[in-house]
Amino acid sequence: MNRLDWSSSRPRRPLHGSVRVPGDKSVSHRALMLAAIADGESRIRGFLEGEDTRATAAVLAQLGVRIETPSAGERVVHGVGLHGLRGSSQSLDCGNAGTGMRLLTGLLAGQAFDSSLIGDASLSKRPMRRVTDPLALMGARIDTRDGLPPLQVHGGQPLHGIRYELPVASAQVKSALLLAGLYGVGETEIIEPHPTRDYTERMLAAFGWPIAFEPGRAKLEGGHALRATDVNVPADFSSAAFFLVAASIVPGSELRLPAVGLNPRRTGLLHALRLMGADITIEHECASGGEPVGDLLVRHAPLHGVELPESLVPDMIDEFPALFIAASVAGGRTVIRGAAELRVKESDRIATMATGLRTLGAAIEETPDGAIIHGGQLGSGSVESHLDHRIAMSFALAGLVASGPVRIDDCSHVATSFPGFLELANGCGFALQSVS
Ligand SMILES: O=C(O)C1=C[C@@H](OP(=O)(O)O)[C@@H](O)[C@H](O)C1
Ligand SMILES: C=C(OP(=O)(O)O)C(=O)O
Repeated sequence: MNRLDWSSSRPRRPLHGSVRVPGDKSVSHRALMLAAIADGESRIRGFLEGEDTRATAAVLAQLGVRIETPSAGERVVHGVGLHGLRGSSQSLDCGNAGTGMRLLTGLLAGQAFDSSLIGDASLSKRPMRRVTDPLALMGARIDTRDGLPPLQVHGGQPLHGIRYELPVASAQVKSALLLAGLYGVGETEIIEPHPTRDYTERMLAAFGWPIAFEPGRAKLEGGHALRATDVNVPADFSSAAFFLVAASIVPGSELRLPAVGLNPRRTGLLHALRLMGADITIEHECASGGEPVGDLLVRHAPLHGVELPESLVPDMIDEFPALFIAASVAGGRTVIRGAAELRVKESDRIATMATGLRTLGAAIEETPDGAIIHGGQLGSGSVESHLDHRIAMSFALAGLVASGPVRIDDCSHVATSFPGFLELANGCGFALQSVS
């Protein structure tokens, strides 16, 4: 990837218009994986053309799955059936994607062949024992580099179901275990400390696999088959989140975000922003492909600090970098607790946001599991993205209200989850430029 810095400045006018954000990353990864091991042909519409999801498609192609691209945002997957994947002598490169690597590890643990999973510099620092330990309890054999990628998955291990209480709320770990459970003898039951996004459960049911689930709990048995099915991917709430914050903080703004996925396990930021005084309404809410979807209408409103309820944390886990920006320009103090997971994302998101915001003159105290942010005026400065897409896009928001331009180093990783962010942002009024 070529290095690409951004400079974000105050817009000349309020933000206005309709912003159609790309497809959901979590749903796109899962749709590819389930379609790959289903019997028959599945069509995925609204597929996220991001680096992360394309990496997953490339891995599945390497494992013998034919995937066609009839048009951008569309994939036709020729499923090979539950036992039809073929091993690859080459490493499987998951790029920057924690979701890709962790879910594929669960899927590959049940195969007859060995696999080696690798990732980029950021993914190579992310903890993998959270999946390899419980997978070992199911009978899998996986070697790590001291708990980090690369992962060597030894195939041909008979798996059996387990009852497992997750120590951390993680949809990735839950999903990895459910995917391994498809290949296990007997029942796999997962219990979560707090409910997390349930796309794997909903999609397994849509592909015809018997599964019982409710918030915080999922149970299935091995030995069934997946039937190909078409998947409509909703727009990604996590991508819409940047525009929810942007319009909230720029005076006079009004943005519409059509057909955004509103799975309740994803919309924590909506509640957090409303608690802070934001003006966000949902229109045309309906169900699409088994998921709630609606238009979000957001208008500028003065924000004030809050003590963020810890119960919202898992439902907005990827939205904290954007929330940090909202809090740093809100009136008063915002307290975030119970969000230690932020330290093991694409970067340590508590540290990278705190460091960047301090560079811009904000008063922010880091705590082990969150931060205390004192709202005020942001200034000009140069901040580091740490090759983390969400950090880069969040500091683009800071530039909207800072007293001078905010320069953000190396934003090429934005394409992992949000290709076209710069163009869409400028289309509704941002003043965001590529600089080198
Ligand atoms: O399952 C998923 O698709 C995801 C789960 C979350 O990670 P954790 O499971 O680590 O919380 C989230 O941060 C990630 O962006 C996507
Ligand atoms: C944490 C994220 O993704 P992943 O874990 O898939 O890398 C994210 O998109 O913010």
